[in-house]
Amino acid sequence: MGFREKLLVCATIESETKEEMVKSMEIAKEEGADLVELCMESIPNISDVELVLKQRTLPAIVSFRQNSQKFLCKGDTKHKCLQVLRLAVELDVEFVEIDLELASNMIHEVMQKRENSKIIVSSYVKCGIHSKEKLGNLLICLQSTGADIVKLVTEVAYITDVAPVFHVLTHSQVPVIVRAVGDRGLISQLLGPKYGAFMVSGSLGGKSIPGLPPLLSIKNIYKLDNVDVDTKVFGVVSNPVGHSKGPLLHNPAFRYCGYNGIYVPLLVDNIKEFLRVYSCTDFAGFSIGLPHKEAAVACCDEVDPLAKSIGAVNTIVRRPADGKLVGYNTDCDACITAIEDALRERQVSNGEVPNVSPIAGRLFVLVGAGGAGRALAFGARSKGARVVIFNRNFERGESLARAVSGEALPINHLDAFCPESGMILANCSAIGMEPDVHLTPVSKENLRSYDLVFDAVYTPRNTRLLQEAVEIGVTVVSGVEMFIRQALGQFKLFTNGLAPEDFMRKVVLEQF
Ligand SMILES: O=C1C[C@@](O)(C(=O)O)C[C@@H](O)[C@@H]1O
Repeated sequence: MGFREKLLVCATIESETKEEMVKSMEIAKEEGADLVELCMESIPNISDVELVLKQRTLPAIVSFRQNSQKFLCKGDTKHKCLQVLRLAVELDVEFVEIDLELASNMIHEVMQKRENSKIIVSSYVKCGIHSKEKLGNLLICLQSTGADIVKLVTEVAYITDVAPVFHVLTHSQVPVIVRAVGDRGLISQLLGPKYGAFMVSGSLGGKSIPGLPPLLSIKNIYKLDNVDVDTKVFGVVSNPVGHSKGPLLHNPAFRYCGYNGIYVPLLVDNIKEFLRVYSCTDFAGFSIGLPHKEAAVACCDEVDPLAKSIGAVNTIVRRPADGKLVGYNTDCDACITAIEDALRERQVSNGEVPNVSPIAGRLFVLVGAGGAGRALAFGARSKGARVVIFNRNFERGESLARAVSGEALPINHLDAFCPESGMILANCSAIGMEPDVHLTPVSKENLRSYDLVFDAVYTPRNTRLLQEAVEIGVTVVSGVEMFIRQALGQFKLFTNGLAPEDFMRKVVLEQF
């Protein structure tokens, strides 16, 4: 059911002192919140609660949660909860939230006494398997209290546990607020508006609360007010996923093209299970990140021949005609063309005539044999390079080397490896990625035997490896260039051909 005219964006405020809470309200206002949820369980005394409520500058939900870690004694909790809720009603606060388990006996009293306050009756569901029937029954129980609004807060162990929450959201007869707690629950807020949520919650500025998107990204990146029932869902399936810049790039690109889509981070533990649960046509396409690129191959109904030979899929599209999942690999083309373009540019500036592929015949030194490494190995081989692979797990490196008629060598031989000049170095391992930015796979001096250095790591943008290569005059290709190109390839597949390249490049330069 739809209860929304304009989506309400609520800033959840969990502060320990009244001063902090008042300050947070100011920040919430600056960041564009429509209202604030003031979680009062951590404010020590009732006079402070009163002060905060009187000083509020935005409409507020007053809540008091029993599951907070901070409680010592259940008796005290209940007493204080009742005091806070009574006070909120007396002060005519816009929304007063009553926890069904903690204060069910208060609901009647509060309903009687309230003047303008809207009453939210909420329930907190601990981790476990929540079927849609179980959550549905709980919703009916919450509705039967006569609440103006009901609220379900569920702990989730896996992203697939959020699916029944969407079901409840779609089928509720009264306005419902949902929140799946924890990192894996983030999509309950980001996709809530698609399923009819009239309100979503976010966290403030620097304060991250697991499962809540920052307010600023709700407003500026996802623009959730534009999300509706027809919005197609895309996302990056990865673990970890927080580092991905995909949402920063794909969401503005959808808007630029007038395409009704949203692109969200999907923290997935088991890709097969994820695709089984989110199998409706509205989940239209995915970028596949670490560590799922190889497992993704077996999850697709069809796999493009290049991705099949690489053994890694980084893009899945649900074919609109028949709903089948089709897998592709846009990493390979992205990095090989980026390397070729950089080498050609270098040759042109050296006055040389560009040949078919400037990679042909060269020794291509690859670090890492994961999904991205495999893409590069096959790509380089197909362009006529000789591939040498260094991987921490030697057997894995060896098996990739066999597949591309190359050679695998122990990782501790990498630094001093220098059989010839004019080589290409490609780092496809996580060496140098945040937070280990001080690491590099090959020392500065030994980079001199390379004509080009490529680093798939894009956080940070300028890795130590790239910095040192530039310092000694070696041509570099950054992970950002590969990121743009693979994302462009994905965007074309997601949208059946749209490719706003200049715009996407501009976004990357501005935002990264
Ligand atoms: O390697 C990457 C990066 C990525 O995982 C991301 O973090 O956005 C998305 C993948 O599709 C791509 O192949």
